[in-house]
Amino acid sequence: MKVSEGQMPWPMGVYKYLALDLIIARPARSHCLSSSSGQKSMAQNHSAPPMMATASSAELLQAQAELWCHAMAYLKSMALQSVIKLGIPTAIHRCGGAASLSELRAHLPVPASKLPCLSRLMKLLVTSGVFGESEAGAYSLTPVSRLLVEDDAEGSRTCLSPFAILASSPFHHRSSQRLPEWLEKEEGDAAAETPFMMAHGAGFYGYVGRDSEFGALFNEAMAADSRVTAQVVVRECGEVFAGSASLVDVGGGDGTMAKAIARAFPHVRCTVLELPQLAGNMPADGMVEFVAGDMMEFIPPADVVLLKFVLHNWGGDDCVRILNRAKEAISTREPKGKVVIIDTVAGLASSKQTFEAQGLMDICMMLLTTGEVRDEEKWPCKV
Ligand SMILES: C[S@@+](CC[C@H](N)C(=O)[O-])C[C@H]1O[C@@H](n2cnc3c(N)ncnc32)[C@H](O)[C@@H]1O
Ligand SMILES: O=c1cc(-c2ccc(O)cc2)oc2c(O)c(O)ccc12
Repeated sequence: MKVSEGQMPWPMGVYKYLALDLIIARPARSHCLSSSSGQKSMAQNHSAPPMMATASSAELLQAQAELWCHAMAYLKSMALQSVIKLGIPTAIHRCGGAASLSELRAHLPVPASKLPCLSRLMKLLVTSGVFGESEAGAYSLTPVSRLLVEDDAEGSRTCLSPFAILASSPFHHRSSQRLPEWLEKEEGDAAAETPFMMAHGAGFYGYVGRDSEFGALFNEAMAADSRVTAQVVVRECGEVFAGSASLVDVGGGDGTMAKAIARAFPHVRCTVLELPQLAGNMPADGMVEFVAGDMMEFIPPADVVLLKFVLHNWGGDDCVRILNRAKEAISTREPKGKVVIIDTVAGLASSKQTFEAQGLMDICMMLLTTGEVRDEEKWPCKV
């Protein structure tokens, strides 16, 4: 195996295999690693840590490539944010489901000079499975990017773009930048309860109420998720609401889920319990009633108490408190009263991606709130 020294300005792995030559280039103090070079290879370097001592060159290069992927993973998220903001998934949809960049151009606010750069972003997102690409260079939607299409059919929308924009927003990035410093702090420092609080000087829902730009972003993201989840709930969970006359959606946001339930099951009278900052600004539409209050203190009585994406915001003691209020709310409705929880159960994953998604959501909760994504063991079911 012939090995060239210092030819490439990039770290190992970029030009991993070039014809039959393995070219290993280092930016500084280039080492020529070759069985014939006579130099000491890393595998022979006895001062190196054990992993380095045993890893073959191919394993090192593979590990290096993987490290690049992890360290630069946020760029995938930013590429995703860019194409959503440019409206590319919707443009592909409007072009009939597949289109080249030049065909898409008429629909995009991108000057011709930037098309080559956009094509590089698209290439990354094709590699990541967000878009498909034909041999002729036409981009198509995949199941992932279909979730990013803004279509206009009210009620059947499955657009999760606001959720992706929220997760990649500067509000979240600034919080994640505080994570290492936050981990060094002892518990009990009220000003540093969460990385979000360290970055923004307020708790998550305090900030949602204080910053109207962030509040709108957050509420729209939650509503987008609820539109998708509501379709599944309406399709799959009809029997849950069959014998019920009333429901209270606790922390029900802008009422998207409650309205979907009221529409699909008109015999259920739906109420949304929300913080005054949100409930106080919701126009009465006759579909659902908004009640301003604190779920830690009181939940209005109903046959069904719904908690969607609420308990993962809270630590165990707070969850037990909320669940006790929920139990009181259904106590006069026995035996038909029920508490319905829609949330993530870690570990119940049908794929590696689902498992990883659960882990990412758990870290998201650590950044923003005192909550977590719980496994079956941890769910605070006994109240
Ligand atoms: C993660 S969001 C979930 C929203 C909605 N359930 C959904 O899944 O789209 C949590 C909601 O709980 C509300 N909330 C937070 N603290 C609350 C409290 N003490 N009492 C009532 N609602 C609260 C927030 O305003 C927010 O809308
Ligand atoms: O602020 C958030 C963000 C998310 C979120 C957005 C996008 C993703 O791909 C994953 C997670 O979820 C949240 C959430 O569930 C919550 O209860 C509060 C805040 C957020």
